[in-house]
Amino acid sequence: MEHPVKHDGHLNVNAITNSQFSFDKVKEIADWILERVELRPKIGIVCGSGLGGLGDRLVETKIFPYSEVPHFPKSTVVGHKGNLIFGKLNDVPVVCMQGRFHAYEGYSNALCTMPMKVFKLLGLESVILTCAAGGINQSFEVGDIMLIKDHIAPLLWTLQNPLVGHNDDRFGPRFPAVNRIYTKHYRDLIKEIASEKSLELKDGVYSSLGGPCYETVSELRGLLQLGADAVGMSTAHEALVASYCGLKVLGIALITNKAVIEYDSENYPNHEEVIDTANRRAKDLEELVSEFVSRTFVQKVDMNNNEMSK
Ligand SMILES: O=P(O)(O)O[C@H]1O[C@H](CO)[C@@H](O)[C@H]1O
Ligand code: HPA
Repeated sequence: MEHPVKHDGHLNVNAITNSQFSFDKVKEIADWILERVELRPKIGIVCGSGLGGLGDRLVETKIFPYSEVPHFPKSTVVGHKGNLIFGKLNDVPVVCMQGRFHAYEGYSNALCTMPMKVFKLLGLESVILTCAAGGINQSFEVGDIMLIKDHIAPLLWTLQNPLVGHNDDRFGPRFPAVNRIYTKHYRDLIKEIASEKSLELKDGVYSSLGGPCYETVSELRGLLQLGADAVGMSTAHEALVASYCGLKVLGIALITNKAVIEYDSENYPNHEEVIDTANRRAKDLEELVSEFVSRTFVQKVDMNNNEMSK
C-alpha cells in the first residue's frame, strides 16, 4: 500500500509511528515463523514481569530466543526471559511471549506492540496479556490477581499512541472503538473458573504510564481519582493494538506491590518486590490461564462442530 507521506522519494517515517512496522515487515516476521513451526495456535500469551513460568509449562515446544526472530529487539528487563515459545498448554496449541518489550527500554510503542500484529498474521484469534502492577485501590492486597476490565493510559492520548501514522486497513480500522477492548465473555469465563477454584479475583481498571520510574504520590492520587485500581508500565498499548487487529483480549494483572499514596511514607516500590511477589503468586495465575485456555478451546471446537452440523 502506498504511503501517503513521502519526502524526497523516501517514506517520511517519524521515530514514533506505526509505519515502523508496515504490513510487509510484519508479514516477513510472521512468514519466517510459519516456515519454522507446524503448530497453528489460535491463542497467544504475553508473560509479565516474573510471570514467565507460564512459558515453562508448555510442552512439545519450539523455542525461538528473540535474538533469532527477525526485527525482534532484546528483552532487557529482569524477569523477562526473551523467548517466543510455541507449544501446548493443557493440550491446546499456544504461542507464548516469555517477556515483553517496554517503551522505557528505549523502544517505540510501535515496536512494543508489533508482536500483536505478528499474532494477527499468524492467524491468532485471542491474546492473554499478563502483567505485574502496583495496587492503587486501597482494598487490594499484595498477591491479589486483578482481572482488567478497562484501562487508563495517558500516553495513548498523545502522539505516542502506536496507531499514529499511516493506517493499513489490513491490520485494522483508522478509528478503532476502544470501549470494549477487554472481551466480556472472556472476563465472565475467567471469573467462573476462579470461583470454581475458590480463587478470589479482583476486577479493576489498569492504568499505565511510561516508566521506568515508579509514580509520585500525587500521580497515584490522580490516577485513583480517575478510577484506576492498579498501575503498571505496559499492557494497555498491547491491548489496544491487539483489539485494533481484531483479536479478543483477556488482561490479568498481578498486584505485586501496594502503590504508596501517603506522602512521606517510609515504603517505596521496587522491582525486587515485584519479582518476588510474582514468583510467589505465579502458580495460581498460571493455573487460571491454563484452565482458561483449555475452556476457550473446547468452546471453540463445540461451536465449530455446531456450525458444521447446521
Ligand atoms: O508490566 P510488566 O511487564 O509485567 O512489568 C511491570 O514491572 C516492571 C516494574 O517493576 C515494569 O516493567 C512494569 O510494567
Ligand atoms: N508502578 C508501576 N509499574 C509497576 C508497579 C508499580 O507500582 N508494580 C509493578 N509494575
